Amino acid sequence: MAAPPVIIWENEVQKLMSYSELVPCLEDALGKFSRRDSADVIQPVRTTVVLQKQNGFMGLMPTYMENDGVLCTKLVCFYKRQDGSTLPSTQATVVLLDPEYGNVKAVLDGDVITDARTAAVSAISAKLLMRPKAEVLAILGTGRQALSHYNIFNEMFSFKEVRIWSRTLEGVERFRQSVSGPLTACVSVEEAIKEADVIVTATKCTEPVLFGQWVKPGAHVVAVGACRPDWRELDDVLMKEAVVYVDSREGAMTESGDVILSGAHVFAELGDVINGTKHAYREKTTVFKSLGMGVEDAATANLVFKKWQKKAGQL
Ligand SMILES: NC(=O)C1=CN([C@@H]2O[C@H](COP(=O)(O)OP(=O)(O)OC[C@H]3O[C@@H](n4cnc5c(N)ncnc54)[C@H](O)[C@@H]3O)[C@@H](O)[C@H]2O)C=CC1
Ligand SMILES: O=C(O)C1=NCCCC1
Repeated sequence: MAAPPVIIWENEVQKLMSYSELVPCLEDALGKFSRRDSADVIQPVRTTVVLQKQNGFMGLMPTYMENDGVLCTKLVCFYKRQDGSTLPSTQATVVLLDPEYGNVKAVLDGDVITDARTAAVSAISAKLLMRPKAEVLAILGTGRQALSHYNIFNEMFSFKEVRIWSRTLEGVERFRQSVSGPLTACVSVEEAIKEADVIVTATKCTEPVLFGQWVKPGAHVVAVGACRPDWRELDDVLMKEAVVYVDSREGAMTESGDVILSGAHVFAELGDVINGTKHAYREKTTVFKSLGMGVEDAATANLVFKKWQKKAGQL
């Protein structure tokens, strides 16, 4: 009889997580994913169930990394909330299993993992695709993803200016109070992204918020929101003029409204660039369309669980 699963919740996951360990761990996972070797990674495209009544979705994200002995699935619900709603817009739980026995070893809070791994993968895209002398970072949105992106981008890079834009003044104020570093609040998207070298879109919008005509040539855009086939954050001009990178080709062709509806060509996966099989066009305008992958959650949860085991004297 297998031991019952351990539960590792929000505060503990936060304590065990460090970006300096997470970034190389995710670079390794992205590279393995793009090699498409089933002994490295099996990760089907996310299965999504529509929650009609609640105006949301439940995503199931299973992954098996045979060579690493990691079997995992994330369950994530995400919603289109009304303005002013106090309910969470995303809720996730990560389950780690023993591939031999099939029992659940650990259940981890998935919100911290989702925030951290999404921002870390975005930072990897910037490391690979932004101009070497990038000075201005603009973040659109002031929610959870905006915050984790602010934190890791400031930890990994030295931007001279970080700008933030939100639809509401309250959003900007709340954001300002939750960070300690530099911040310029902007009243419009156009003002925020003018001459910006790196732009992160982390909004819940379903129509384009970022327009190619405003984007500085050579900028790197990290598009984190719009994870449904009929949702957009970026307009057709930007999608068609930029060199487009994604986390998963299959995922992008199934879930990304920005890719599907614009008809833009997907040049490469981030893992292809890591593996050296596709070029990083730093000098051109680039878009990294992030949708989130199970392998990112599996690698992150495994990292956290190993640290938990070490701390508990089990390793
Ligand atoms: N690519 C990935 O791996 C992941 C993507 N996401 C997606 O990232 C996006 C942001 O997620 P969170 O920060 O967790 O959400 P959140 O609810 O914490 O923040 C959402 C932000 O979007 C803004 N917003 C809402 N509607 C808008 C509109 N019509 N125009 C402009 N701004 C608007 C809100 O004011 C807020 O600042 C969501 O679309 C979410 O589904 C979330 C997790 C992982
Ligand atoms: O990868 C994830 O986790 C998510 N992706 C898109 C929407 C919410 C969660």
